[in-house]
Amino acid sequence: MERATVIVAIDGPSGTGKSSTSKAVAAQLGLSYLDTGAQYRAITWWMVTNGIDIDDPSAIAAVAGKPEIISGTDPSAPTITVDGTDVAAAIRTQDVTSKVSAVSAVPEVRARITELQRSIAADAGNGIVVEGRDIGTTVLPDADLKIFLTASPEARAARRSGELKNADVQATREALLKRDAADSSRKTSPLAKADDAVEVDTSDLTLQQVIECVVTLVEEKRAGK
Ligand SMILES: Nc1ncnc2c1ncn2[C@@H]1O[C@H](COP(=O)(O)OP(=O)(O)OP(=O)(O)O)[C@@H](O)[C@H]1O
Ligand SMILES: Nc1ccn([C@@H]2O[C@H](COP(=O)(O)O)[C@@H](O)[C@H]2O)c(=O)n1
Repeated sequence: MERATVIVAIDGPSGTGKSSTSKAVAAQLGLSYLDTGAQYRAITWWMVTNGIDIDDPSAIAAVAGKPEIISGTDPSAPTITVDGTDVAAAIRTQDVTSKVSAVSAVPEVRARITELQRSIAADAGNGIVVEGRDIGTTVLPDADLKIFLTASPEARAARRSGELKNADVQATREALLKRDAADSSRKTSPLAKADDAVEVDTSDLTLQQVIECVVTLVEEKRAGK
């Protein structure tokens, strides 16, 4: 018998295709979609905007509960606000990208955001695709399906450089690897593959092929295979 709801966790390093794949899979299957990286970017944006010292974990911890972060989970139009301000564009700046790993490593930040993520997943009627770094390991360890996307640093840098006009591929590659190293080495809930996750190397796959692969895995799960 087909399951009514399905919870899908998609994790992996930067630039492996988590957001593009998750959005498309959720849209195709009528599921909600949650970009957890956007939530960590949003709290980082708030810290920067409010003059909090990013190099001081105790200063970050002291105010981690202050900003109200709201994520819209429609995969065709995901939204993110902080205290009522639309920050969808502001959280994608180089400044936020270079600071987000330091903020997301603070345990009080992770506790706050993890609680928010769990409550969004619990409220998603038809089911949800949640993408990030620690969804399968920590946020939703009982997810019905866990996927871990990977890709070579070269493929990821080429993809990102294509997005950012005039970006130097080598510099983009170094920045991706630096962020992955910080995210993988933090003490609390690091970037990691869950033991029961299906690993998909996307280096030589088109985005469409990755989407089809994940849709098939979800449908098999739903059918109880
Ligand atoms: N299989 C693929 N082949 C080619 N390009 C891809 C593929 N998957 C994703 N892309 C492109 O690579 C870029 C990065 O993808 P995306 O933002 O989905 O990755 P991500 O894992 O969510 O990254 P981050 O964790 O840094 O947010 C986008 O421009 C996307 O269109
Ligand atoms: N579950 C997660 C998701 C993200 N992070 C942190 O946010 C950064 C930005 O993520 P993007 O997916 O938008 O690139 C990421 O580098 C991590 O520091 C996280 O810790 N846990």
